[in-house]
Amino acid sequence: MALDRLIEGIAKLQNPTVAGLDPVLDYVPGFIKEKAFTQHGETLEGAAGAILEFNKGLIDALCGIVPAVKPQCAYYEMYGWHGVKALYDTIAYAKDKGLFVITDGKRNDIGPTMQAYTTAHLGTVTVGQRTYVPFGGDCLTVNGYLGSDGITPLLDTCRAQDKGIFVLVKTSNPSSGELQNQIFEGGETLYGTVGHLCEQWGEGLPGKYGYSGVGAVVGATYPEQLAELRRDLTHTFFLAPGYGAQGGGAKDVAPAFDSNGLGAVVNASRSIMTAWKKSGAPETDYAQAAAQEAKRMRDEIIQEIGAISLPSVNG
Ligand SMILES: O=C(O)c1cc(=O)[nH]c(=O)n1[C@@H]1O[C@H](COP(=O)(O)O)[C@@H](O)[C@H]1O
Repeated sequence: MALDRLIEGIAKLQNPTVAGLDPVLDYVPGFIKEKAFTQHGETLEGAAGAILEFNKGLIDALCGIVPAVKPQCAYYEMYGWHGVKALYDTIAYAKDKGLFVITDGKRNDIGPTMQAYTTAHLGTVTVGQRTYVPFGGDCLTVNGYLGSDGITPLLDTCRAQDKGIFVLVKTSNPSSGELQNQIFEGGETLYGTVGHLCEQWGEGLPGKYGYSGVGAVVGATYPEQLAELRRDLTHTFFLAPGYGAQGGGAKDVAPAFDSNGLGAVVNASRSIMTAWKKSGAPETDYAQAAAQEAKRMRDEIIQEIGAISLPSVNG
């Protein structure tokens, strides 16, 4: 099961974090942009070439430190089809380096349309006699707020292709409570209800370490909800974005973890990608600066939660 592979990577590297790959040209060092613009002009192709080169440098520097990367589709789509190709190439490069890839698409639709998103990001597509892997990520972020019709089409593909999903439950943004904290008659919150649905959806995708292939997104900016949901959702692994640039810290995310130091993977994007700007490092050292920041984040979280161990597995 896909999340077992993520969990094993986390335990091997003793690092429960994922580096977000959300590149905009402003984060890319000048020497990379100059090279890409010389080759392709100041065009969408030039921009996509620059972000791909930037990502490859980051991946090379991060691959022994973090177990996973999370490219957010929007940052690639904004550079048109060249950008979408850069997303494909980024996923392929990261997988080649042994990284687990969470494609952050926050996709949602119903029935056959959701099936099409699933095929695109987690499945295979057949054209004539040949079968292709359109994007090839290991997991996809999805929005469950259309209900089960938007999620069940994913589950067969996850089972067949060894993939997983992270469902938005309690998002990291300041206004997430406007809807997600609403309380139903009977006292349950909307985010709690979606969390319990994750437990149900995950029943058909059990993992060997106790966590299913249906994870939940719970923001690093909401420690109380992380604690509450960790208590309630014993089989649901969390993706916790919002560390760093959005203000979440190691103490905030600590409640997301179980007694083995498992249960969550914490995402940071801008704080890693732009570390070279903040540290004042020469731009040619951007990847080393990102690696330094990733190590700092790892050490800060490990100090809070202790060493990570895999529970023993029968059979
Ligand atoms: O699904 C996500 O990854 C996500 C959910 C959420 O609640 N909050 C959130 O910030 N994210 C994503 O996590 C990343 C956070 O980036 P930074 O704020 O730069 O670390 C972005 O890719 C967001 O789209």
